[in-house]
Amino acid sequence: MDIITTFTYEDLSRIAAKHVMDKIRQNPKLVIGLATGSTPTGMYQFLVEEYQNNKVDFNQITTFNLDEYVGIDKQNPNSYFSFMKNKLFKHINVRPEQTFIPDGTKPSLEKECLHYEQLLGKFGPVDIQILGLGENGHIGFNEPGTSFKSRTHIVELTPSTRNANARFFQNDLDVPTHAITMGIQSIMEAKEILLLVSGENKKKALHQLLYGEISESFPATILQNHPCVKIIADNEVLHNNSIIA
Ligand SMILES: N[C@@H]1[C@@H](O)[C@H](O)[C@@H](COP(=O)(O)O)O[C@@H]1O
Repeated sequence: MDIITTFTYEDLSRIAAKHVMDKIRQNPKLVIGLATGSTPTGMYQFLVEEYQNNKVDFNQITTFNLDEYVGIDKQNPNSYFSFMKNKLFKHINVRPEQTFIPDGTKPSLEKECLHYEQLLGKFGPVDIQILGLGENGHIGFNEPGTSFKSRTHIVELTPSTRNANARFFQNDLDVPTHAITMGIQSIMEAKEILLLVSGENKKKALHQLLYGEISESFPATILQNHPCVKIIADNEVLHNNSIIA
């Protein structure tokens, strides 16, 4: 694994955005796996700024989002559809028909999972997958205990994940109980993983990811087996300890 540490979240975001833009310049038809959550928002902001300065062209890229809540429609401000639209898509020239996000409102969620895998098969493989890290080691919404062989599937969110995401909702009871997520196997098929880790609360999880035994009880440990992982972590995660020898 290639690990870059930065002093600030801003630096983390800038370096991540630059890495993604370099990849797009090398391959304008890049297939990018996108993540939601707070961590990648700074990177999205830099990408938008660079687009506005005519430094990058998103017209030929394809994107796949990792996950979406069940029962939250696209118009809901808390949907990951709205998140992506507001943070990135509406500001850049990506073609809407080339942006894929699972739909958690479909009458048959099982069919939607299969359909998403078919899309990944058709337009994939993902060239670069952006990932955040859950405090309990989840990636996407693959909670502890998820099979490493899993593909896009429906998950019940753990209380800790629901708590962590409650800050985005007006009322704790509004936090969805289920989500659709790309599976661990689907994520591992990306050619490259770019994992962004920010904040004191992710310290333990990053340590476990790097040094823990590879186990389904901490999904992110599977990344130790991926041939091409780049981690960008800010100082808050790394200071005062010896994660990086
Ligand atoms: N489904 C998302 C994940 O994709 C994300 O990586 C994680 C961490 O989020 P944050 O970056 O806000 O800490 O939260 C959510 O559960």
